Amino acid sequence: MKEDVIVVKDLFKSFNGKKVLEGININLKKEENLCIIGKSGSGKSVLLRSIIGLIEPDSGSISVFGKNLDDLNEDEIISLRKKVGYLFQEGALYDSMNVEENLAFPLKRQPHPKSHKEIKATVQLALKRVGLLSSINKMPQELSGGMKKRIALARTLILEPEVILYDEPTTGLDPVTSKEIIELILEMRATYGISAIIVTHDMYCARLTADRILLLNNGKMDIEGSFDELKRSDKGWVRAFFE
Ligand SMILES: Nc1ncnc2c1ncn2[C@@H]1O[C@H](COP(=O)(O)OP(=O)(O)OP(=O)(O)O)[C@@H](O)[C@H]1O
Repeated sequence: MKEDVIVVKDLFKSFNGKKVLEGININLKKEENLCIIGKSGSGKSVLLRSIIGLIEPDSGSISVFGKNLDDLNEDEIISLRKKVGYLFQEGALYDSMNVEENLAFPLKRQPHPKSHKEIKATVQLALKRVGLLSSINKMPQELSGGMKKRIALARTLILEPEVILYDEPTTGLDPVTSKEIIELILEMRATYGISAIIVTHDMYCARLTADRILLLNNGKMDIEGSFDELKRSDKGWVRAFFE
């Protein structure tokens, strides 16, 4: 049995009395691709943001690589974040920086930054990994949606994460570009052994990437299975996600 990379236990979170997460449990194993699906507004982003310590839950616990987030100080959270990459839904590139500067930014912010030359080489390698070295001098406005996602993925990879949390990686992309992103997600595991939580509405993405799917519904995740198992569920509302 592979080791646990992320363990979430009985997580609760409300905003102004509105309950969003009501007792969430997750075990992400090493090299596992876990998909979370759920309706809009069901709390998927809140869950991902809680896992990287951007949102403080009301109760429950989150451990990453065996360390409980509650026990960590600010510096420890920062070094843990290096191991846990987050691919934001909107890509979140800095508009005023070109691609190279966007990718160099997280490297320069590290406590012991690499030399200018090393940073340049690392940026080039990350861009090669996502097939976009030729875009190194482009500004974000010059990139298509799919290219932005790939550049954002390169920026996530640059810190050599062991886990990547993908928030809607294929939303808003055409089928061909979606397929490219899906292939990159699969390659991240095959080549670098990266584990992943993939939040998605895209059942094509879930079918191709997920080892296991968790369904977030009414703040809980009681439904779990492979794509085929959930597609054949005896519960009509579960099957509805797959139709
Ligand atoms: N910082 C916040 N303050 C107040 N309410 C919030 C905050 N963040 C999220 N919420 C609320 O929590 C609920 C869940 O939001 P979340 O963004 O996690 O949904 P989601 O499942 O990711 O949706 P989508 O699929 O549309 O991205 C929403 O009702 C949202 O308004």
